[in-house]
Amino acid sequence: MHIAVTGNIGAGKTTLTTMLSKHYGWDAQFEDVDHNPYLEDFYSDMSKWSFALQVYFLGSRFRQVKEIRESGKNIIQDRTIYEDAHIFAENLNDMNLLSDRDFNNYSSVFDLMKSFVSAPDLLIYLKSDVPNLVKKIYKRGREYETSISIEYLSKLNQKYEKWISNYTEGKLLIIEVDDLDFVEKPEDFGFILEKIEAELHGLF
Ligand SMILES: Nc1ncnc2c1ncn2[C@@H]1O[C@H](COP(=O)(O)OP(=O)(O)O)[C@@H](O)[C@H]1O
Ligand SMILES: Nc1ncnc2c1ncn2[C@H]1C[C@H](O)[C@@H](COP(=O)(O)O)O1
Repeated sequence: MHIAVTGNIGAGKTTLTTMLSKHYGWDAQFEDVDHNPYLEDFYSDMSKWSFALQVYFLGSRFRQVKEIRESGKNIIQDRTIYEDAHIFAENLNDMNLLSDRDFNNYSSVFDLMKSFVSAPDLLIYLKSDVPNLVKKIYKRGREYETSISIEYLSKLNQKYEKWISNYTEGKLLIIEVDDLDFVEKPEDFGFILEKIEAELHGLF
């Protein structure tokens, strides 16, 4: 079984993925952030590094999808390959930080890869508004993310809303996380577990 957690930067994906993996004993796959060779440079000059970063994330995410397919295990994944293309790359192109030529080149590789990718059995979307995303990014304290603008986060949120409202590839669970503190409040984590179990009924 393949579960994926989706949502904007700071929504709580890594935190929830870790908690669910521990709770259910699922293997977890995390994003390549700490050893990512481009991320820090990207935030200091988005236009210069956007193409290299997108190619890197695409390759890294495709490797994960291949592993999920071949492992036969229950795996929970922190962010999907769809977000790289439909949220981040598209948004960078909209903001003229990724040229049309590079975006078209990227998209043709993504379209090819997509034919080898199966949608997760369950996609959990963590919906959060921009002020709460900012608070959580600040709380996490990655130095290079201090340059992330409100405009960038708002545009990503708009892309997420559009993508999620058209998502038909598999089961989808939307969780509004702004009034939940699943880190400190066991009852909030319990609320999320109930929702997941209702969706997974029959798949467990
Ligand atoms: N529901 C929540 N309540 C309180 N703090 C949270 C919640 N979700 C995430 N956090 C905190 O916000 C920060 C960012 O969360 P993280 O899981 O890294 O987000 P993401 O992986 O979506 O970027 C972390 O410091 C985390 O502890
Ligand atoms: N495809 C991507 N393009 C640009 N930036 C990306 C992409 N995927 C992830 N990121 C960034 C956003 C954050 O700074 C880090 C980690 O993501 P997070 O949502 O905090 O888990 O990578």
